[in-house]
Parts: sequence; structure tokens; C-alpha cells
Amino acid sequence: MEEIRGEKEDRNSEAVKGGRGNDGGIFASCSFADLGLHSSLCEHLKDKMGFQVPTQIQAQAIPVILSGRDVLVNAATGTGKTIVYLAPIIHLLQMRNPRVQRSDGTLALVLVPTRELCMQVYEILQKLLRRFIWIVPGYIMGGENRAKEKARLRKGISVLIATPGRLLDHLKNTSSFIYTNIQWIVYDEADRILELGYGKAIEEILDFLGSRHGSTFEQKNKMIKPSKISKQNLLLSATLNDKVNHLANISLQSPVMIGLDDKKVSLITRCSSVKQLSSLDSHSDEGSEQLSTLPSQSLENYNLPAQLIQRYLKVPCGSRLALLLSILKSIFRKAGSQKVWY
Ligand SMILES: Nc1ncnc2c1ncn2[C@@H]1O[C@H](COP(=O)(O)OP(=O)(O)OP(=O)(O)O)[C@@H](O)[C@H]1O
Repeated sequence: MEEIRGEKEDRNSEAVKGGRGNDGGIFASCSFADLGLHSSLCEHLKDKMGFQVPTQIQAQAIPVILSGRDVLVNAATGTGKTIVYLAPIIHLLQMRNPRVQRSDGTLALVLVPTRELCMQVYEILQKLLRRFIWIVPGYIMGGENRAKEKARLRKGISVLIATPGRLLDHLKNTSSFIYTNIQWIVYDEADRILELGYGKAIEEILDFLGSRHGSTFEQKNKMIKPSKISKQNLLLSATLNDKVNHLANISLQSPVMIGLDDKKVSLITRCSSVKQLSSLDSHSDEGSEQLSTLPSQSLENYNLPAQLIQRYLKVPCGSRLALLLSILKSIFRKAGSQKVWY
């Protein structure tokens, strides 16, 4: 695990230091304080963690998250996504009056795909919380001792990092786990969470937490009383695909999209404007009949050209290339002078 973490840390530092970014630079020309973060947190980021200025993605996302909106962040790995969500959550938690107490249970939940990322996020969280010692960090993840995790959950963990399977286990079996006060749900590396086959677990977690939009779970499961606290949901993903889009649709409400170029906005628009037949669980493709909509500020002014005709076909993975070639061939045969642009 150490080795993997070390590798990742090197790769990340290189990306941040290397100054990669859409406009040629990864750092923003403002300070953390300009983003609205508490002065003590800004000092800590600068003096103790060595972060002089925010990265571009941090500068774009942090003010939006502080405003309380749901957010979908699309950014490559190593662009500083962990601070994107941890800094505003800590800012908002430390402002609470009366102060956060362990007896409040979990207030912020961060879902991650792997043990390695779980530990990596936990370490950053621990560092960030050094000045706010009344906010308790913690983690639960597959492969760890359940009894010890239960004891930690009983005492109260304010900001909890979790892998989906183990979280679901505790939601079902740990009665002393107070999750009804959760106010933030973060999906870090959502694409990897879904790639690793946690789609079904995530849907169950959303139902447990009463966070799935349009859920009928409450009626079906009268025993579970989800909290009425309104939640802020933050989804971060390096790649966008139908499954990530489906998760965004069932978990985010009127999200602000950050880090999406026009091409990706159009992908989201396209995915959202067709009847969404895929569910998060790859085995249940025939599942949801819910019409997907992903309203967003950035999409409001986006119109598809009137002459554009969109059709889609469900094709087994292995036949995709052959089918694409045969469609292209038939288009060229019908209209010899026409060109197809991608
Ligand atoms: N504002 C900043 N200034 C300097 N370094 C930063 C800043 N923000 C984050 N970093 C560093 O950049 C590296 C990448 O950050 P982080 O792990 O949050 O990125 P990420 O986008 O979440 O990457 P991944 O998706 O691989 O987890 C880390 O080593 C982190 O300490």
C-alpha cells in the first residue's frame, strides 16, 4: 500500500508542480482567502501544507461549494481535487455554533473507490483538521477490523472517509452509527467507484441516506427513517460516461458543472436528453425508466443545432468498431460527396 501511495503522491506532485492546465497553468491568480475560506484554514494551507495559492480547479469550485450548491467536478487526477471538497467542508463545519460534537455523529461523508485513496484522503484530512481539533476525522474500509470500526463510529466521527461496501455494511449492521445528520456526501473518483462495480452499493447507500432523488425507498422500507436535513452532494470524476451521468442524475440537484469543456457539456447534454436506460449496476441495463435531466447553469444557454439528428443503438462492446465502420460505409455509399466530422 505504501508503495502505491508513494507512486501516486509523486505523480500528483509532478502534475501540480508541472503547471499543466487548460490555459497552460494549473494555479489560479488568487489566494485561498479570496475564495472565502476562513483565515485560520488559509494560514494552515499555506504555512503547514505549503500550498501558496489554489489550483485552477480549487479556485473555480471552492466558492461554489461554499455557496451550498451541488457540484460536478470534472478534472484530471493530480489537479488538487481533495482540497476542492475538504477545504469548504471544514470551513463550514468550523463555523458551526454550537460547535460540532462527537455525539452529532457523522456530518460529512466522503466515498472513495479504494483503500489507498481512503488512506490518502484521511491523511490530508487529518492535516487540515489540526487547527480544528473538535472536528473528528475517521475512516472505514474493506479489509479492516469491523469491531474496531464499530467502536470508533459509536464514539462519533464528524468527517468520515469510506469505501462503499464497508459503509453499506455499517449502515445495515451498526446501530450506534449516527448517519442521520449527514449534510455532505462526496463521491471522489466517481468513475473509479463505478468501474469497480460499486454501482449497486452506491444506490443502496443513497436509499439508506434518503438522498436518491425521486426515491420510493421510504415507502418500501418503513423501518428506515432518513434524515430531513438537506444535503449538499459533490461528485468528482476524471472521466464522464453514462454511469457517472446516471449517478449524477440520481444524486445531484441542479448541479453546477466545473471543469467541463464544451465537448463534455455536450456529452452530458446528450446523455441527459435521451431516456436513460443504463443503471449504475452493469447487470441491470434494463432498469431505470426515469427520464434523465441534469439542469445546470452552464447548460441553460446550450442548444443543439436544429438540423442535428441524434440516434443511438445499444451494441455489445466487442461489436462497436465493426458496427461503426459499417454505418460509416453505408453513409458514404449513400452520399458520396458528404463528409463526416468528429
Ligand atoms: N493549491 C495547491 N498547491 C500546491 N500543491 C497542491 C495544491 N493542492 C493540492 N496540492 C498537491 O497536489 C497533489 C495532488 O492533489 P490531490 O491528491 O488532491 O489531487 P487529485 O486531483 O485528488 O488527484 P487524484 O485524483 O490522483 O487523487 C497532492 O500532492 C497535493 O498535496
